[in-house]
Amino acid sequence: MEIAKERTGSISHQDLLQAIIEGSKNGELGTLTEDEFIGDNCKNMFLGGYLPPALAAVWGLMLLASHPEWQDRARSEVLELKMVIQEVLRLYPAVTLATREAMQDVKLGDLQVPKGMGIWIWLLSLHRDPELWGPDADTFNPERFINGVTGACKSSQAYIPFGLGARVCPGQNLAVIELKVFFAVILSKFKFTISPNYQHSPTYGLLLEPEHGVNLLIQKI
Ligand code: HEM
Repeated sequence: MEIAKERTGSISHQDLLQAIIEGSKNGELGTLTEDEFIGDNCKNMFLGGYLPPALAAVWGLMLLASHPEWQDRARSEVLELKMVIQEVLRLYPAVTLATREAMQDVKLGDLQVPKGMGIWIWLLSLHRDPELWGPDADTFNPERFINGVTGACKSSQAYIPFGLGARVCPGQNLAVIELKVFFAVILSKFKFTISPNYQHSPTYGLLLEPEHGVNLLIQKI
């Protein structure tokens, strides 16, 4: 908050904090004070920016450790890391839900949704639906993304690890860069397999986490 206060009235910064400060002056604050608005948005950015990328990294290690053939291909750069990350986030979307509220009565397909109703978009069921992804929907196959999302899935709207629309994740490009660097460094230095002690037990609330952690056996290359 101190940094935000120092900046008030300043026009010299063009960054996220400045956008939040300006939003506090121009936006609809509801019941919040300007300070609460700035504080809440900074906390949101901190938590959103820390846990989901960390979980994506952990699930990615689990999948590559369980599939040495894909691990070797990713290491030898035959396989693009972008595809690995897309497939990790398809099978284990770190954030399980996108939520919306109907601002007016609306018809979605056969469903009549009344104004005020909360809508939970469950990413896991979209990302693993065999009708959209084919019979191998539950299989780790990064190469399904070789022709992008439209080549992998019947509907590009069904692949939304970062949400969609006006509230889409603002950190998605940063997250993909972070994950590419993370996997490139790990793959260049280590080989890893899944430990016999690993218990597969994905558990979810808003986030999809490995209940007992992910145990790996790591060997220096
Ligand atoms: C693998 C990493 C990440 C995943 C899977 C992820 C996923 C998501 C999802 C699904 C949403 C909800 C979008 C919607 O409702 O349409 C979201 C929102 C958000 N994310 Fe991320 N995220 C990731 C990384 C990050 C990073 C690195 C940051 C910040 C540096 C960040 C900040 C946020 C914020 C602030 C929101 C709320 C946006 C709003 O309500 O307008 N996320 N994220």
